[in-house]
Amino acid sequence: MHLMQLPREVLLGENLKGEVVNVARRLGLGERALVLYGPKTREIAGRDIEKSLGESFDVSGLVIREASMEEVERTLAKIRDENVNWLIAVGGGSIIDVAKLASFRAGIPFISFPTTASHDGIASANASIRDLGTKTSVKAVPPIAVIADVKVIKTAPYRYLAAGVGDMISNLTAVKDWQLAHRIKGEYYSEYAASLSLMSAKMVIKNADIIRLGNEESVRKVVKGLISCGVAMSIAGSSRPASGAEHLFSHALDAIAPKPALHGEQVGVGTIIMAYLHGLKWERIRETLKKVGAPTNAYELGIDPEYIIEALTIAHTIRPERYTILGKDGLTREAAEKAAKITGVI
Ligand SMILES: NC(=O)C1=CN([C@@H]2O[C@H](COP(=O)(O)OP(=O)(O)OC[C@H]3O[C@@H](n4cnc5c(N)ncnc54)[C@H](OP(=O)(O)O)[C@@H]3O)[C@@H](O)[C@H]2O)C=CC1
Ligand SMILES: O=C(CO)COP(=O)(O)O
Ligand SMILES: [Zn+2]
Repeated sequence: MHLMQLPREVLLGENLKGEVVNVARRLGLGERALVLYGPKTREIAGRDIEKSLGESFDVSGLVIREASMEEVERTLAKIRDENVNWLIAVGGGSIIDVAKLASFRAGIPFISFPTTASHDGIASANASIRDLGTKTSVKAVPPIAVIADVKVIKTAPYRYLAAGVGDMISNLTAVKDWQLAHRIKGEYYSEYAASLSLMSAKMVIKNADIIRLGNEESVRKVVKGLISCGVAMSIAGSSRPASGAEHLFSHALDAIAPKPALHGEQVGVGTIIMAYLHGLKWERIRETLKKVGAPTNAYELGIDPEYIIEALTIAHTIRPERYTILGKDGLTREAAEKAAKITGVI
């Protein structure tokens, strides 16, 4: 059996902090709510939401510092201690992922209230969580509702929007890797999920000039594309349509680089290299990233070229069960260096 779970409500608009109460009532969520936020997103929107919810619900808040299993456990303990009925995640990808997994483990619903358009985990059913040093992709639940407040998302520095473009353009190589795994390993492949995922990638290539403006229309376009990616992942039942070798490269960088860049920035650069390895038109990908002002090389990522090469050579070991263009043995150091040099990444 293939179970597809999707959000029941998606709100995209302005000034939606006060709408959380109405959504929760409409969906019949229980009396005890827990708001998860980061130190910054608490100030950006979390505190306001907590206050407005407080008028109708029994609410408490919890500051989450990273997407790790420890933070999931800490959230689960609070859910148990306070008999929490539902969660709301106010933040970037890390906060949403912690809510996603805690909600799944506790068997309670969660609302996704993104404060950035930097990643496609806003509406997806899988969580990327650091466990024992590396990022693992864990099956969880999608949010019961997504409330995307364009005004809040626009408070984030432009860099985050450009990162969202990187996370969407990565679908081009992710789908290629998925097709490869389907042909070589007989892995399940969903043409529908793949097409939906590619649609977001093509949308950013076509709309790079509009996105570059960083206005409300740009935010709306990017958010819609990111939500579609999440739906594609839910249809597939895994992150396959949106995560291939370029993501393994980014997860490797997160594990070894002293100061990693944003997820979407790293996967964008990874996409250039993996597109080259796939024999795709990698120049077009680089051009789109340049157009939207996203990093296209090690220098712009703020990461030493040595870590780029190392990440490329170890990427295939991150999730050996996820077959990609890197194959079972991965890239040799020479091949990694050559690919990174040809594509101008180092
Ligand atoms: N499950 C899935 O399908 C997916 C998961 N991911 C995961 O998402 C994570 C990346 O998410 P990303 O959003 O890039 O990074 P983070 O969630 O790690 O957030 C990065 C920083 O941005 C801050 N921030 C958030 N909103 C704003 C704002 N409006 N203005 C200013 N600063 C803000 C955060 O503040 P604060 O310190 O308050 O938190 C944090 O310090 C990775 O862990 C990645 O693996 C990515 C794609 C898909
Ligand atoms: O980031 C993702 C899709 O963009 C999903 O991440 P994983 O590589 O952790 O499955
Ligand atoms: Zn991603």
